[in-house]
Amino acid sequence: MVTVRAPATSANLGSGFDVFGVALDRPADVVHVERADRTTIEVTGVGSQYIPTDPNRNVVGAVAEALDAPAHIRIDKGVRPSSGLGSSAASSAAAALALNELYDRGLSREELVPIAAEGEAVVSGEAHADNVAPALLGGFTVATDEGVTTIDADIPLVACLPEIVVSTRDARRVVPKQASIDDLVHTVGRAATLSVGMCRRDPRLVGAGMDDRVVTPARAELITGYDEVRSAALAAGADGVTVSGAGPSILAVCGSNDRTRVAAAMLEAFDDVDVSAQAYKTRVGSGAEIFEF
Ligand SMILES: Nc1ncnc2c1ncn2[C@@H]1O[C@H](COP(=O)(O)OP(=O)(O)OP(=O)(O)O)[C@@H](O)[C@H]1O
Ligand SMILES: N[C@@H](CCO)C(=O)O
Repeated sequence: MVTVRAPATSANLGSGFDVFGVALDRPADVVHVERADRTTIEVTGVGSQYIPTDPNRNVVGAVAEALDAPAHIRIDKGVRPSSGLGSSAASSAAAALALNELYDRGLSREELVPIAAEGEAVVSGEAHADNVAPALLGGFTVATDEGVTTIDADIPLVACLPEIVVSTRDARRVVPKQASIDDLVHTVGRAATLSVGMCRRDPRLVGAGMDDRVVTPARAELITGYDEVRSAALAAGADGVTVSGAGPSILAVCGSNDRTRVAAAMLEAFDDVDVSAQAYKTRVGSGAEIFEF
């Protein structure tokens, strides 16, 4: 048996739609795999009642097929599904690394990124890699059709997860099909600022670089209380706030000592609009770990 822990991730970071991602140091999924003649799946943990065990509908089934590695796969969910925290990607990345080890396929983590992305295609219709790349490689990742670039960033974060469900498939439908040249210039400037901030480990630059006029405003409409929570986090000292992945989680970047205050302000603002929520005080973390053979 091989066991792998793969972390939650936050994709987009505002200005980097379908490109940027970060690994979070918590929460995480744990996946156990054992060789079998055909793939079977068992799911326990957070939100497991909403996750199919049919290999054609669970992301890990697609990963096992892509690696030609049938197995009994047991997933212990720590990342709630449809959270905007890369729940499906955590399972996909963990399964890819575990099955690669179990069957001794010898693929590098970089080579496993497109394989894990096959799992994402099962849930959202597209094999985007912006969650699976950081889940496998850790740090801040830039995923393009040329491959993935990684920066070992260390930035404090708060991820606030409300009890609202937003599926990635639905959230992709509201993304505008076109943007103006002014918005393009704005986005390039912010994305470049964010990347420099990650390299310098500077939360203020990262926060300034999160601002996005194109995708985030459309996605924010799907999250009850988004404007109130964002304003509360900024007032409590956050350097930047945006939708995490496809939502409904909201991600704030701040100084290490501000995380408790920012988390409390975000929870209170959700509470004011009658939405229950939980907050993870986290930071940019490592990629998936194999911790048992
Ligand atoms: N192993 C799995 N883990 C989580 N969700 C899964 C898994 N397999 C299939 N799914 C399905 O995928 C959907 C959740 O994926 P979705 O991409 O919407 O959420 P997410 O991964 O939390 O979001 P995001 O990619 O925005 O961070 C749910 O419908 C769930 O049933
Ligand atoms: N980039 C993806 C991440 C969610 O899987 C999106 O925002 O739709």
